[in-house]
Order: sequence, then structure tokens, then C-alpha cells
Amino acid sequence: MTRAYDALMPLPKAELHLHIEGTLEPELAFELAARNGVTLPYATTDELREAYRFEDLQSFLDLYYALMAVLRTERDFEDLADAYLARAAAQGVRHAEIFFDPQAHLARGVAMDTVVEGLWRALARGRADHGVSTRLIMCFLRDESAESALATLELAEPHLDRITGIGLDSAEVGHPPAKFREVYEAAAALGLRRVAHAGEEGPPEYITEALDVLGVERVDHGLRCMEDPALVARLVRERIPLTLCPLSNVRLRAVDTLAGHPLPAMLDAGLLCTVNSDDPAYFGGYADDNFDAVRRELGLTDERLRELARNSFLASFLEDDEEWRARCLAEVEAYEFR
Ligand code: HPA
Ligand SMILES: [Zn+2]
Repeated sequence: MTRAYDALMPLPKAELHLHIEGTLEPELAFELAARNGVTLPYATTDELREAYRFEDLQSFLDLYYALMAVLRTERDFEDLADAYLARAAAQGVRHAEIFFDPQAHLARGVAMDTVVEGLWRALARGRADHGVSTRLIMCFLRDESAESALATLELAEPHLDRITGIGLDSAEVGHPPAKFREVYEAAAALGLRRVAHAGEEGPPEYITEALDVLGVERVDHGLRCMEDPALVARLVRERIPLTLCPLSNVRLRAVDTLAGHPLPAMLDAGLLCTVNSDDPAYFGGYADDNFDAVRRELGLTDERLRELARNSFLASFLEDDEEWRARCLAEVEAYEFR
């Protein structure tokens, strides 16, 4: 029998757009800095939080990459992932497909092995410790070269039993998807699933290119598809999921205000939208905080929220565990809103 959810429990959901490095809370950053003898250019966690005022994607990325300096050992990556899973579970997350940025660590002399095995120590226990199933998606930095992405994929080959798919992130404008055709072809040949950030700051054409040239199965953000009705029609027709991140969009000024976010129009258009947290330590909220924000600011009905939760499991890469997906979907349908 399906367990009816307690009214105080958050809506069960899958998180499909989450950068593990973006879950580094100021308190953990200072703890890891002390552990590793790294000096941060901030005296206190409050002072660090003060720096979380972003103009755009790049101003965020500058701080995001700088703070990674505290992540050095397997244990650091394990602690980071463990802290995320505890927070995610408390917010109703039952499945998480987690991005990581190996090139940002390799550049600092931290080995692929350290990153993947450290994360894996926590992620492998996710279901047992937190009731959260997990998958890992390795992202390439699009402002680095295609050669660097290919070399990174090669370095990851011994770890492919831990990695479900590949993604593309970092500074979007000026780095169109087609730059990474070769590495996406190589990843597909290795049986990896494919996603990419597109249409966050970049134009709708980048979304089309991600679909046609990279063969992505899911688009991260995809917000700017709304500027191109023919593209919207295609995304609807082909049932391409979009991983939207409302609080991120406000903080990085992809939208002016949350109340002006196109999510309701996107749902009305029939797009397969999901709601996610992107870099929750920086953008003011985890998965359910994003759900709560769109409920409050956009007036989404309970059934719209249920649709978003349902979509998250439908859009997830749970083809290797349909039993778990069905159980999660049943929890979504049985959920009673207060
Ligand atoms: O929102 C994002 N966009 C692009 N790159 C990123 N890397 C972490 N978060 C992001
Ligand atoms: Zn992102």
C-alpha cells in the first residue's frame, strides 16, 4: 500500500539541476578552510554572505570558483555531498541528479579520483541514510576549450560506473553548444546521458543547437525558449524536459522579479517544466524553498505543484530503477496538501 504523506511533509520531488559545489554553505566553507589551512578573503560567515549579491551569471561564477579552494580531500567532497543530502531529504527530495565540475578541481591540482570517489562515498549511502537516490552528472566548463572537455572525459573513463551523464555549464554567452559536438558524441558512444545548460543567459538558438548538435535529452534552464514560439512548440511536441531554477533566475537577474517569472506561462504552453535549486547555498533556497517561492509569488495551485513534482520524476534518469520511480510517483499522487 502506498504510504499517505503526512501533511507536514514537503511534496516529494526529484532534483535535476543541482551543482554540488553550489551547496557549499558559508559555515562548511570556513570549517573546510580551517581543516585544510586555506585562508579565505572573508573574516566571518556574515561577511561572506554579504558577497552574495550578484549582477549576472559571471559575477556569481567568480565567487563560486574562488570558494572551491576549500575543497581538497575525498573527505571534503564526502562532507559536502552528505550535508546536501540531509538538507535535500528534509525538503522532500527523493531523488537527486547531481552536477559536479571536475575541471574546476583539476585546475587546482585536485584529482578526478578525489572528487568522484569523495562524492560517491556520500552518494552511495544516499538512499540508506537519507531516503534519497542519487546519480552523478559530470559537467564541462563551456568557457574552457573543447580539447579540455575531451581530456576530462578521458580522465573520467575509469569512473564511469559512478557517472550517469554529462552536462555543460559556466559562462554561456559566446560559448555555443556546437563547440562541444565531439565530446558529446564521444560521451554518447560511452552510453552516457546528455544534458546541457542552454537559454539561461544565452539565446534560444543555443537551445536548438543543444538539441540538434549535442543530442541533449533535457535542457537545463531553457528559460529563453519563450522568445521563440516555434521552439516552444517543438519542446512541447518532443516532450523535452526543462530544469528551471526560479530563485537562481532572480539572483542572477535572468528575470526581474520572481512574480514576473514565466513559469506559469511555460506550464500553460504545455512545457515539461521542473523546479530546481541550482546553487542553493548562494541563491537563497533548496528544492522546497523554490517550490514554496513559486507557490507564493506565482500563485500556483496545488495541482500545478503536483504536476511539477510529477514532471521531476518523469524527467529523471531513473530508467535503471523503474520500481523506485513508480514508488516516488505514487507518493506524489498520494500527497495531501495542507
Ligand atoms: O546557473 C548556472 N549556470 C551556469 N553555470 C553554472 N555553474 C553553477 N551554476 C551555474
Ligand atoms: Zn546550473
